Amino acid sequence: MNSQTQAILATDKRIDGKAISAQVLSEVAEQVSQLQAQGVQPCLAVVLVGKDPASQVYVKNKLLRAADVGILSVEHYLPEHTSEETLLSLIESLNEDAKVQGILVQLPLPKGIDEIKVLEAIKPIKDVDGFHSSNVGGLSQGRSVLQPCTPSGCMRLLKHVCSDMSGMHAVVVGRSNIVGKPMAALLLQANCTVTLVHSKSRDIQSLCQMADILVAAVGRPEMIKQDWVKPGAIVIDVGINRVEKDGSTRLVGDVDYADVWDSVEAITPVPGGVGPMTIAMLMSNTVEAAQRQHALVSMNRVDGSRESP
Ligand SMILES: NC(=O)C1=CN([C@@H]2O[C@H](COP(=O)(O)OP(=O)(O)OC[C@H]3O[C@@H](n4cnc5c(N)ncnc54)[C@H](OP(=O)(O)O)[C@@H]3O)[C@@H](O)[C@H]2O)C=CC1
Ligand SMILES: Nc1nc(=O)c2c([nH]1)NC[C@@H]1CN(c3ccc(C(=O)N[C@@H](CCC(=O)O)C(=O)O)cc3)C=[N+]21
Ligand SMILES: [Mg+2]
Repeated sequence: MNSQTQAILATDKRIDGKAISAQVLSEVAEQVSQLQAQGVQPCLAVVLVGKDPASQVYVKNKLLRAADVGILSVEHYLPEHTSEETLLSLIESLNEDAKVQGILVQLPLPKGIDEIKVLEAIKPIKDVDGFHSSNVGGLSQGRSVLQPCTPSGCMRLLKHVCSDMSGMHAVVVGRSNIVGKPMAALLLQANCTVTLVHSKSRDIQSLCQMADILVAAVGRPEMIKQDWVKPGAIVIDVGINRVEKDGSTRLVGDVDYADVWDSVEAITPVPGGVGPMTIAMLMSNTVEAAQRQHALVSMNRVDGSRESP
C-alpha cells in the first residue's frame, strides 16, 4: 500500500465531526430560508448564569453558528449570584415571547440554583436541549420529541459509518442525564443491545471489550486504551478534557486516540468530533421547534382553538 492510499484510508477511519456538522448546518440554513419565506424568523435565547470560562466559550460558539445559518439569537448574561426566582421569571418571559422559539440554559448552573426546577420551567416545545422531563419521557417512549443535542449528534456520526446498527452491542460509559442516559435510549431505539456503564460498574474494561459501538462520556482524560477495545469497534468519544502538558493546555477525549487507532474501524477525534455536532444539532432543534410552533399557530388559526404553543 503506498502512503497516499494509506492517507485516504486514515481519513476514512477518522469520523470528521467538523465536516459532518457543516452538512447539518447547511441543511439547517435551507430550512431557515423556508421558514423566513413563511414569515417566521427562528430565534434562540441563550441564558448563561455566572462566568464559567468553558461555558463562555461554548456559548460564544453557539451564537456564531446561529448567525451562520440565519438563526437570530438573544443572549441573557446573568451574574453569578442571580436568584433562582430571577432566573425562573426570565424563563417565564421567554416562554411567553412568541418571537423566541428555542430556550437554552447553559449548564452547569451556579450552586444554590435547582437545575431540575429551572429545566422543568422551560416550555417543552421550546426546550431545544431536550432536557425537560416531558421530552426525556417522550424519548424513552420513542415519541418524536426534541432530542438532546450531544446524543443525537453522536447518532448522526454513527449513521455515517454504520447504516444499520440493528443487533450491534453498544456500550455507553457514563450515565449522566445530558449524555449517557439519552445516548443509551437512542441506541436502543436503533435496535442495539445496550450496556450502560458507570462508576459503580464492575470490570469496566471487559464490558468495553464487548462493544461493537463504544461511546465514552466520562470526563476522564484518555481513560480508554487499546486493550479495552474490540478490534473493529466503532468508537465515539464525547469527552472534552483540558490537560496541561509541557506548560500548554491541550484538549483530549476520554479515549486514548493514538493508542486505540490500530484496533478501531472508525473513531471520532477530539476536538473536531462530537463537539461541533452538538452545536449543529442545537441549530437543527431550534429550527424544528420553530417549525412545530409555526404549525401549531397556523392550526389554531384554522380551527379557532385557543391553545398556544
Ligand atoms: N462534546 C460535547 O458536545 C459534550 C462533551 N461533554 C463531555 O463529556 C464528558 C461527560 O460529560 P457528562 O456526561 O456531563 O459528565 P458527568 O460528570 O455528568 O458524568 C460522568 C459519568 O461518568 C461516570 N464515570 C466517572 N468515572 C468513571 C469511571 N472511572 N468509570 C466508569 N464511569 C465513570 C459517572 O458515573 P456515576 O454516575 O456513577 O457518577 C457518570 O455517570 C465530559 O468530559 C464532558 O466535558 C459533555 C457534554 C457535551
Ligand atoms: N444546556 C447545555 N447544553 C449543552 O449542550 C451543554 C451544556 N449546557 N453545558 C456544557 C456541555 C458541553 N457542550 C459542548 C458543546 C460544544 C463543544 C465543542 O464545540 N467542542 C469543540 C472544541 C471547543 C473547545 O476548543 O473547547 C470540539 O470538540 O471540537 C464542546 C462541548 C455542550 N454542553
Ligand atoms: Mg455533567
